[in-house]
Amino acid sequence: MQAKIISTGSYVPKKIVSNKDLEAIMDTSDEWIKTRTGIENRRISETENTSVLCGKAALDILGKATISADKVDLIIVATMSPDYLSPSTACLVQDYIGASKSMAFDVSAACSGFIYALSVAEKMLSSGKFHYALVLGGEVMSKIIDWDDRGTAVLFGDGAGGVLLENTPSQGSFIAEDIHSDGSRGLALTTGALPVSNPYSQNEKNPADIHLKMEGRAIFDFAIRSVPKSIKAVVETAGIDLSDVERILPHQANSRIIQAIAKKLKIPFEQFALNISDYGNTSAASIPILLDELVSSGDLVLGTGKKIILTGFGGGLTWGSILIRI
Ligand SMILES: O=C(O)C1CCN(c2ccc(-c3cc(CO)ccc3Cl)cn2)CC1
Repeated sequence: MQAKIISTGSYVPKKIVSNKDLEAIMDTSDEWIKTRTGIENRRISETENTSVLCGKAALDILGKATISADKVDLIIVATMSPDYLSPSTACLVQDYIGASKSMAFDVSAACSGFIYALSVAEKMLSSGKFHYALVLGGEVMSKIIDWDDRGTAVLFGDGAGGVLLENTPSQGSFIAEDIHSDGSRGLALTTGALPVSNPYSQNEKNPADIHLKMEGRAIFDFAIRSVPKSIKAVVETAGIDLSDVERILPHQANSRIIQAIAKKLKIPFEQFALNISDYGNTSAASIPILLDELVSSGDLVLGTGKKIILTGFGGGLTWGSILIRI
């Protein structure tokens, strides 16, 4: 029995905020944002929290697969912007879609979250104990960014996407993976700081702080150093060449990073899929939104067996690639 991707889906909030809109509320420019990041617009949630974005993406996925929610027995949500610390966003999604027979939990791996969640789901399905798994990446980054910090506020957007995996006797989707973390550099990108605080603690000086903080240059350089190695690792494990890979779907953090990765790998930039201009950096949601966009447009067709690489990188630090046949 092997896990196979049988459906994709996504959902983004309807409000579009352009770079020009941001010029009106902070000291930035369309020119700077576009040239330094590739971002032109982002979606911003006005009322829908992460569980609702994920729930609507899940309904999109299930609708396309014509599978009812009560058939789903595993829900994993990758997010760094949950509705609550508890209950998990996955449990809220279970309630939202009525997946009464499912177990549900969240994965916290920042912008590599969808990669981590896919890897975990595949292992759980191959145990034979689960048949249908919803694997979602969803974020409302707009609630955790510091809107007074133009260095980060212009980078992020909100959205959700995911896939439905089925445990099948036929050939599965998963060919190879290369997944890492380095906790020693974890403080280079933080959000939701919850320091010790109680009548007996000595922590008055550092209160809880929801805001995302990032050592941008350090993360940027880490990505350019680590991602090419991870992509190379999965093709080597599979015994194929990069030229055998139809498309590479990287986390949509920054278009200049993707250009640098293509250059390091000596492959055409066009082999990489890119939609950061429309959504900004949606963290764990970026890869599944991109995958669904490519499938929905017919650019990628499920069931063709074509090889693609999904690759995430970000807070943790975490990074990882999965080579799949779709
Ligand atoms: O001055 C410039 O050009 C700035 C330099 C800093 N930039 C950055 C830096 C880091 C990220 C980033 C963020 C995450 C978190 O999801 C994950 C992975 C990455 Cl590589 C995105 N942009 C923007 C342009």
